[in-house]
Amino acid sequence: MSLNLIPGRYLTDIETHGYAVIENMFDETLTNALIEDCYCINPNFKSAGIGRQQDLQIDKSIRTDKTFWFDGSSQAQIDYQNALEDIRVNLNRYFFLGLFDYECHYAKYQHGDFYKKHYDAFKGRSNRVFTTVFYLNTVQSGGELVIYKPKSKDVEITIQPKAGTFVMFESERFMHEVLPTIDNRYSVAGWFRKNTSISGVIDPPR
Ligand SMILES: O=C(O)CCC(=O)C(=O)O
Ligand SMILES: [Fe+2]
Repeated sequence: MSLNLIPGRYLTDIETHGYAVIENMFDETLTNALIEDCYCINPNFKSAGIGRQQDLQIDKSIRTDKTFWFDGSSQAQIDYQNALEDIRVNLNRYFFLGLFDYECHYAKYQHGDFYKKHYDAFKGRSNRVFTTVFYLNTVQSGGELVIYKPKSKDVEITIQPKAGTFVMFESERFMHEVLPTIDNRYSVAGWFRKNTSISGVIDPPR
């Protein structure tokens, strides 16, 4: 799987701004295969939770999207994870970060769905270092991702989901939200993680 991007642009954007927005990140065939995969597993999308594992709670006042965690059950999922593995290696080479893992899920937002302002990670309480979002379809209106300036209520950037656009940002640094959706909106949300073993227990996936 070849990365269709200006060499290193996402790395320099991350270094300079803490985030990157790259259009047409991967081959169109991968984007198409991922959205086909979403249609196939449609009945298996579940209401998204907040928190992890035993702390997982479903709170529809915060988010109403539905998700499906990658389980390697399709070639599209495997190809996407391989592409993100290349990015993980590049991030480690460039930033000396020791990212050891990437976890991701499909997300489906239907008419009226939203995800209120939140951080994906809190200092010392999470091992998520970078958030990624890859958009699988283009929406005409609604469902924008709004990223706020660090420690501020001002908007840094508003992103209209477009098939093939890849967004990446520092998970602890940027509060963000998904505005109420009008058109159906499909994406892959994922996180590069570092290993933060708590009380000697290696942090489990998800
Ligand atoms: O879909 C997006 O644009 C962002 C989703 C998000 O913030 C999340 O899943 O944590
Ligand atoms: Fe998020």
